[in-house]
Amino acid sequence: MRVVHLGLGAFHRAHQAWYTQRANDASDGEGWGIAAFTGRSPRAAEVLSAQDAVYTLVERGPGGDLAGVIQTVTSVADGGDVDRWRGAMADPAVAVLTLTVTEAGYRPPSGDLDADLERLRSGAGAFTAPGRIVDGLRARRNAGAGPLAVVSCDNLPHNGAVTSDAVSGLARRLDPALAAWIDAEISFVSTMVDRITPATTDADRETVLRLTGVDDAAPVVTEPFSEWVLSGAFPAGRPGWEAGGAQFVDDVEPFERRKLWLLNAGHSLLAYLGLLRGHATVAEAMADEQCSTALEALWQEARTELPFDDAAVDAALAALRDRFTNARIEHRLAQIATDGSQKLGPRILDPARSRLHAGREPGAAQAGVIAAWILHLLGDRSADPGAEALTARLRQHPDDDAALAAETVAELAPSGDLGSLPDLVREQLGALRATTTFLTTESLRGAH
Ligand SMILES: NC(=O)c1ccc[n+]([C@@H]2O[C@H](COP(=O)([O-])OP(=O)(O)OC[C@H]3O[C@@H](n4cnc5c(N)ncnc54)[C@H](O)[C@@H]3O)[C@@H](O)[C@H]2O)c1
Ligand SMILES: O=P(O)(O)OC[C@@H](O)[C@@H](O)[C@H](O)[C@H](O)CO
Repeated sequence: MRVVHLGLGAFHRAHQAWYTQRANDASDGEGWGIAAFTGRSPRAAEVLSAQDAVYTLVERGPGGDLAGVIQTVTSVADGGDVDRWRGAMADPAVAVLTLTVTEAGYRPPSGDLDADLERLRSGAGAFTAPGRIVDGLRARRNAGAGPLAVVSCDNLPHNGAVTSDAVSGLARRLDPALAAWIDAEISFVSTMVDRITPATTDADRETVLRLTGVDDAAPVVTEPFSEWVLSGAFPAGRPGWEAGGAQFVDDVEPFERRKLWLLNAGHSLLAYLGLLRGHATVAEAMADEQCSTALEALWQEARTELPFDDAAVDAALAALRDRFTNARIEHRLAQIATDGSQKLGPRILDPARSRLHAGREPGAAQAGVIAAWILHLLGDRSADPGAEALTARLRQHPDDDAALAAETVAELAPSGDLGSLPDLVREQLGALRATTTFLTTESLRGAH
């Protein structure tokens, strides 16, 4: 049996491919293979195909490295290779499609979706992730290949429903009969995924050569910790991912919230504040008292909103302190800082909203993350196509904190449902400028 994957990045290879290997190791059947496709650039497929898609996975703990070989990815290809993509999706032996296409991948610009609709109508291949999935599902329906589970593994709340909405919405515009078939045959599974996996560096390749003697052009380095919680149906079967510790639950939402509001929110705080304070990695930022104090405050603001008892939250936070201070994992703040416009809603605004619903105001540390993001956007290292228009507007009045705060919060939450957040963000901008010496308007562009 087979899995198809879209978005052949580091995380897929450290997480879903690793769970699939554990499942195969634990079963005496023929095992599962993954036909993996790149989301945008074909580069990862080119490098991996030169080594038959086999690669080294290094589990990097605070005390040492453990290298293993992952062999569950059985083929790699460019997602733009229309015939291979359709062929894989129309294969009746395929039971699962997994996705890691980043948060932004689920909400392509409307112009890109319109262009995909035209391409799909003419029979050409699509470019966006929803477009490619619709194209693949159409090929599957036409081949009579039967039902399939689509499993989003991106850091989005309700990622199953978000995927279903994006795919079904586009399919309805293309062909209502296809949309009806998707409703009847395709299951959209929601997941919480967790394993800190930085982009691979040249130093990682050298480490693998030293550890194993193998000159692997595409190893992946990850932390020992891993978690996967899934909810939904697998109408055509699935690998026994429980062998790697995956949990299958009725409701994944509490787990999503715990992870997004503690780990990912913490990462975003460390990224924006840490970069402004001249740090490059998560562990470096953790060693800076201003960052770690703000992080602890952020966690206190979020923990009251989580449906877990104190002991469970304490255990999750203790693990996070260890994971974030593992200096052997060089997780670049610049990587985490990308696409803040897509990430801050689920990570910071949702827990702030939850506080408001419970009769509390948003927290100062939550506001501090937005303030640090604003200063990040005013600098010159932001990589966030979704924030380009906002950034251009903010740069027209870089010293007017009230306007910066109001415009940014309005952009992130157009419904204006965030109570005193704009005022808190303005206060936090003032505090950041006062406490972080090089945060002058002139220095922002060159400081980080
Ligand atoms: N790296 C981690 O620690 C980690 C942990 C948990 C979850 N995730 C999830 O996995 C995602 C990918 O992380 P990664 O480390 O593999 O990143 P990566 O940069 O190594 O790979 C990203 C993949 O997504 C594709 N992609 C990027 N933008 C796209 C778009 N707009 N449309 C379609 N495809 C697109 C790329 O082509 C590539 O295949 C994250 O955005 C996150 O949602 C990552
Ligand atoms: O991968 P992103 O871009 O959604 O977010 C960056 C990090 O916060 C994230 O990758 C975490 O490392 C990950 O979610 C840990 O499981």
